[in-house]
Amino acid sequence: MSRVIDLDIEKFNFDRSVIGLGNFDGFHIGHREVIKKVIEISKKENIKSSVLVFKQHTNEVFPHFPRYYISSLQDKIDTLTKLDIDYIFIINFTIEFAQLSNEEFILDFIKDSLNADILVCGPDYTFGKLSKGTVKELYQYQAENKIKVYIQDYVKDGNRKVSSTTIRNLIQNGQVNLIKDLLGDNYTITGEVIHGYKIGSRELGYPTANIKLNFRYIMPGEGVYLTYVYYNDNKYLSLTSIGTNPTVTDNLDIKLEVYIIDFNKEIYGETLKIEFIEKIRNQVKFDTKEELIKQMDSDYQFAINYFK
Ligand SMILES: Cc1cc2nc3c(=O)[nH]c(=O)nc-3n(C[C@H](O)[C@H](O)[C@H](O)COP(=O)(O)O)c2cc1C
Ligand SMILES: Nc1ncnc2c1ncn2[C@@H]1O[C@H](COP(=O)(O)OP(=O)(O)O)[C@@H](O)[C@H]1O
Repeated sequence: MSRVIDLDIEKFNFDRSVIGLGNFDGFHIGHREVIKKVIEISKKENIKSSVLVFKQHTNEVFPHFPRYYISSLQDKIDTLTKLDIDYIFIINFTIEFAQLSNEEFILDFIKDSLNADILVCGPDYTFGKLSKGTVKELYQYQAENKIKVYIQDYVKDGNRKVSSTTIRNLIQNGQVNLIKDLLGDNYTITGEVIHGYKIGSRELGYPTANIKLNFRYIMPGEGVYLTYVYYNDNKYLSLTSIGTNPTVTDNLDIKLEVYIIDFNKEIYGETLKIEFIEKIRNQVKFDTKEELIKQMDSDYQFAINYFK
């Protein structure tokens, strides 16, 4: 059973563990290999398995950080819990934390405070002040018998390494159907149902739950998507529209709305998970609402025939 330990609140004498290190945005199949190795070593050495997860992506302390991400802290915790990691350490990645020297981070914090002296990470892992610490320094500490380190090689897709950046680009391009092979799962986001303009139920015959994301998720590119919605432990087929809804409004804000198939319930304020399966088409500015309705009817037909 996994235990989430918030290091900003609790500290105690942890059992010895082998620890996975990285930002793990998305927990793609490369990251999963790191975690598999952590579990393998923990079993072999008969010690705990652990992963350190910063509450914020480490890029957030730098001015050029990418502002949008594939997975939230909660998503990462959920994945690690499913993988049955013993200790899920979480901590704020503060400016002070980013100032720690290489030795302070690896030897004082990871090894001494967390009691983790076997480290698993990818070849491009960096740490310490200005992210200057690299695998080379880790091997140096190993040569000095201070830690043990296992560098998990990249997982390749063709001749390119699987990376969070590739996945981010696919999401932004709407190519969500290509993501599962790299991510291990379809791209899934979470948000709360808020009020929209009520045009959906009153004028189009398609009520749509307007979603306010609960995290800075990367927004899939504009378009209409086949999706699943998870609500109250149930899974529903659904259609998700992302865009400005140019047929019905001049407001240029990007909206994310979901029409849930075979569903009829007021769910304002509820939390939904939306899993992206495939983009069906681009959003279109129709001349009339009737044309939009006709198109939505055929989107609906497409959705219900998809798995037949
Ligand atoms: C399956 C689906 C397809 C949609 N396609 C378009 C589209 O091509 N063009 C457009 O302007 N709006 C499109 N919309 C968005 C509707 O305009 C939007 O759901 C409607 O304005 C309801 O907004 P409301 O929830 O604020 O009432 C689509 C919505 C759904 C659910
Ligand atoms: N099948 C459904 N799909 C999505 N929302 C539904 C559905 N059935 C009922 N609802 C409810 O209706 C609301 C959407 O109706 P709509 O007229 O589009 O209002 P709004 O503009 O506030 O989103 C949703 O927030 C939800 O509470």
